[in-house]
Amino acid sequence: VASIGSSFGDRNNITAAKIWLEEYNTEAEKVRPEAQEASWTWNTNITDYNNRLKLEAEKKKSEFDKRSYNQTLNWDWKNFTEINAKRQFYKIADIGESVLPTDKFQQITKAKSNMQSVYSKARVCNKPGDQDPSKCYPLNPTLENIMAKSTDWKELAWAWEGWRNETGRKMPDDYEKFVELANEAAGMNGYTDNGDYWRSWYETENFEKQMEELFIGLKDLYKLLHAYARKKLKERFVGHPFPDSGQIPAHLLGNMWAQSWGNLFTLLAPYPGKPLDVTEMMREQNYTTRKMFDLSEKFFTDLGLDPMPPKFYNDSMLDKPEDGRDVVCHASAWDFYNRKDFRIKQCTQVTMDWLITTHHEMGHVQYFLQYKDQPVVFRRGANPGFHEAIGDVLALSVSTPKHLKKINLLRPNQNPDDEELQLNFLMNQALKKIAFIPFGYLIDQWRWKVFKGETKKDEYNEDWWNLRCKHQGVSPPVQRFNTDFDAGSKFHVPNNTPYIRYFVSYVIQFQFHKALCKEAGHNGPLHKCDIDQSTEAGNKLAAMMKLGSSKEWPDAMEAITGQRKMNVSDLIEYFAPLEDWLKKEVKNETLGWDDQCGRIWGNGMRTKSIFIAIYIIFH
Ligand SMILES: C[C@H](N[C@H](C(=O)O)[C@@H]1CCCN1C(=O)[C@@H](N)CC(=O)O)C(=O)N1CCC[C@H]1C(=O)O
Ligand SMILES: [Zn+2]
Repeated sequence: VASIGSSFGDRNNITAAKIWLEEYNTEAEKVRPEAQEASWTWNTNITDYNNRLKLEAEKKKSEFDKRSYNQTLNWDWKNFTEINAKRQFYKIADIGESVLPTDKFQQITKAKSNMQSVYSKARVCNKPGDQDPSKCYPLNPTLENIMAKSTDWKELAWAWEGWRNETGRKMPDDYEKFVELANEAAGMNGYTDNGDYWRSWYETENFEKQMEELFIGLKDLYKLLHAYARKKLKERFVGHPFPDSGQIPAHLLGNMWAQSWGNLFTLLAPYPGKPLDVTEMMREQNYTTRKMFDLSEKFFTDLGLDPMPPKFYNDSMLDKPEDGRDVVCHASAWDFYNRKDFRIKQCTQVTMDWLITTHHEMGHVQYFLQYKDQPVVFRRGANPGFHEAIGDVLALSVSTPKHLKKINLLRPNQNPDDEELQLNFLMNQALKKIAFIPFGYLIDQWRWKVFKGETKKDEYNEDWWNLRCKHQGVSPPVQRFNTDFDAGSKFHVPNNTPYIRYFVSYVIQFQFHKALCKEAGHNGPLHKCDIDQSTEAGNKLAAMMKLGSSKEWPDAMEAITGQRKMNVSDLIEYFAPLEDWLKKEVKNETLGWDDQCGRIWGNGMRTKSIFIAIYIIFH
């Protein structure tokens, strides 16, 4: 293959270059599946042996990437006039961490594996009230269920603090190593730091500024929801300390990271007498994991999109194994880059939350299927946010009372057009979509500063809580120290998955929803739209997904919405009826919070040693 370049000698011979691109794709469709398969084996059975195989396969892929990069130097591709070929070369040459010399590549892969292993194996013991203090509990399903259902402050604080002790606190050294090597790789690839590299995938001038403007556009809506939740939580936890600075203690919001407040629906529904208890309905109908997937797949195929390949169900891991092996339970979708193997790995529980997650992961697989005939380097989202939005767009339709009625997940005595039920539905959506906005925004605000070197290791936790207190308006329920590393308690940090993509997704999915609803001929309020069975909408979505990352994302945005920018106006339109209701509900409340969390609860970022020293002196 290398000879093609030299034999033609002419660095601008586009014909020869295209032959080389074909060769690259053929080889990439062998090397990548091997690396994915080894990663899958480890993710579905975490052992040292499988870890060694994974490292070996990743090393082999990095060597292929390095070789390919060197071969791109045979061509003057930056001056090619054929845009498609030029874009392929640009992406082939962008080899990320593979650029590191082998020993450093091994180090960064090892550091990541260590953190992923700690996160996925973590268990929390000493549960209050347990006879046997040595009994230990995993995040999925136990701690997740406690965070979702418990109203016992102490039990919630135990799960919240215990999870952080067993995950983040064990990662700072590996994380620091990862940051150092990721930045070194980014530098070798011509970026200022790893955050600069991650942001380059959006191909957008002043991307950080654009994100900040979108966030500012949504702040007022979030403050209304936050003030309402705080008011109701103070009633539920009367007598317990809420900081004077206005934040909500982070363990009270129904989720381990306070990123989705849907589990507070029974507390926060405007009309509690009209529940949306889909989970109960699923259980009464003996829903299985497979039935959840069949439901989701049918929504896709009724839009005229692709069914799952036959192998999909055989090869996927859709339930938590019961043979005691350690697995990475966190849900994910896998493209094996051979046009044949596509899988989902998740530890499904029969709940509405998990029905939504199932649609989310199935959205990824649908995207994989739609762009599978693109060159390998174009088998990505138009930008990472697009990939995150597909499943969620469909879930916006599935979640409507109208659709729930259609699939018999609405109580028979409930009328989907009842305005009070509709307001409950909007609240349910707000607790997932509006509540998420600051969280989706702040994770990479924190990481970009770490990659820039503005946040040193001994400031990791202080800066994390500065952002959580300032942007999300949540505070730690127990004292935090610089020996804690709470960012590491969130999957995507040890797993090194960028996060701004979810913030982007939560904005653009409402733009897509608006456009597809119009295509489907919907009239009336946006939140009542269900695009189910609209092949016109399906065709638009498919046409966009088929592009993969072969075009810059504004072209893909235009293919669906007819315009080329991200904006929050459709999200705000969707929630307008609820916004009016919230304004009335919180008119006597102080909206917002101080930038800093109150001293009482948790911004006393002292190293533990000072406290211990004081304790010794006075005792
Ligand atoms: C549950 C979901 N799991 C991720 C996802 O599906 O995005 C997994 C883990 C990280 C990447 N990933 C993938 O599957 C990728 N291979 C997809 C791709 O191909 O790009 C997740 O983490 N979510 C969903 C809502 C917000 C966020 C959260 O739960 O915080
Ligand atoms: Zn996703």
